[in-house]
Amino acid sequence: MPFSTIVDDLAARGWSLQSSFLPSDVTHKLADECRRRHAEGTLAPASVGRGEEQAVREGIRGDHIHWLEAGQAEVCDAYLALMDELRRTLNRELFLGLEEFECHFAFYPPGAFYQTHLDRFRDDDSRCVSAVLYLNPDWQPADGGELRMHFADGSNLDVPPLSGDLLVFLSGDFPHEVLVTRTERLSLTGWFRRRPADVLAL
Ligand SMILES: O=C(O)CCC(=O)C(=O)O
Ligand SMILES: [Fe+2]
Repeated sequence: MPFSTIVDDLAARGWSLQSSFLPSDVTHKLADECRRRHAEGTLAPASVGRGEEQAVREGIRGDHIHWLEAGQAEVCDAYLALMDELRRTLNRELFLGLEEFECHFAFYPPGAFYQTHLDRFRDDDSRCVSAVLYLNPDWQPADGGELRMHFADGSNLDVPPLSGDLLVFLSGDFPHEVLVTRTERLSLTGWFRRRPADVLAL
């Protein structure tokens, strides 16, 4: 596993893109699981904000999501175990004090997008590192749906949502957006948190 490149990139510039982080048999199984949940009607429109301000706003984001929990599917459990290994590596090498990883499948139907945002809520800085795994084996440039990262110097980077690629970045440092997708766009989006969610709910 190329964890050492992720560690080095995060330390040097705050983000890392790993192409072919996972082999295609694994990403196919994850994509199948996402499509299965979509077909079952398990995916729900994603909301923005948290607590009383939480609301579904299709003008801001148009994806449908479903959270991963242990025991739902073998391939999901394997991904959660891998991300836990990454969490422990980041703590050991960069002293980040990450306590948990949460992630959800995201399904963007054609026409969907997610406007520029930071992965940190105004009143909650527990999300520390974002990790997005893409699940689109046949993606073509005409399909759109790239993730656009905005850097402090005004430059941008467009990341294609190509199957098996993993993008990791410091959640509070990079405004980013999902450009309009013209085909179905699947991903697995997650966050390493400093404090567990249930502590915040108290
Ligand atoms: O799917 C992506 O490329 C990023 C999604 C995202 O920014 C989010 O869910 O917060
Ligand atoms: Fe985001």
